[in-house]
Amino acid sequence: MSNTCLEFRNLTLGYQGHAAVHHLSGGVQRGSLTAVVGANGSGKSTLLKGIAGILKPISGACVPGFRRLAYLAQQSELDRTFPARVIDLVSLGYWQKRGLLGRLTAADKIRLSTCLDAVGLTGFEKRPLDSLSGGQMQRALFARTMLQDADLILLDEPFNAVDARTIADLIVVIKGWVAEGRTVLCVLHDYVLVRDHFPETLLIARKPVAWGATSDVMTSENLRKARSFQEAWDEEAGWCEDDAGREGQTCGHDHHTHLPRQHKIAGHV
Ligand SMILES: Nc1ncnc2c1ncn2[C@@H]1O[C@H](COP(=O)(O)OP(=O)(O)OP(=O)(O)O)[C@@H](O)[C@H]1O
Repeated sequence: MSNTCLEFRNLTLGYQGHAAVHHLSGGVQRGSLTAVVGANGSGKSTLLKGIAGILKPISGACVPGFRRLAYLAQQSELDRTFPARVIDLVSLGYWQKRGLLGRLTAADKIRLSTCLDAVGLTGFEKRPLDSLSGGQMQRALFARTMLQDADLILLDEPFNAVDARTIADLIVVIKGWVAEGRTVLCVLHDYVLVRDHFPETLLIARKPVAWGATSDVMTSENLRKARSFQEAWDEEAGWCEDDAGREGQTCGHDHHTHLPRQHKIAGHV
């Protein structure tokens, strides 16, 4: 079995033909823990949606080397008014295994209780979702993710509006996943958390700026470069200077950018 869980081959993703992440190449190692960082609008969520298959590539490819994927979207994308209880939400983690109306086995119920316990939600089974705090909701979503038994887990800003204690508890859960050999990609804005807990980092500003060991990526020089790429972004531009400079022609999709020449990402496939 290859050691690569996911490979990007000159991947460009976007909306209505307009690139939001472009020219990403590289591999994500199986069992790695990677933070995806960048400014607002730099393409982090777009990348996760591309990996999850919600967005099809404009060009290039995202080659899966995983068996099962779990994707935890930003909380802002979730509808909590739906009349459901914690146990209903968490049980959805069995959906791929049991189907929507499939009965849970005794073993499934024990595993479900174990997962609720692991996120500190024992006793919350019958609570309606709209009565949960932001942190409790995120704990329930982590329990659902645990039940999905995915080998690739995508987390989009899982610590937004979550207090320090909940963050600490959920970091333990994430590290447990990695210790089990699962691969985790996590979008984050808190650079202290990234430096303290995430061995690998992908820094993007609509295109990759740096990718590798967190200590090598989160340098002031790379962060400055990411800021300047993001500030130089021109929504009105209709083509990609990188490609014109490199090959004397554009690459066939609208990048909506005027950016400095593309930074080479070393050390990745
Ligand atoms: N559904 C959509 N249709 C059109 N454009 C979109 C859509 N979703 C995102 N975009 C645009 O794509 C670009 C990247 O957005 P994305 O949400 O990936 O950024 P982000 O890095 O996750 O930002 P944030 O940190 O604010 O969550 C932005 O310019 C955004 O406006």
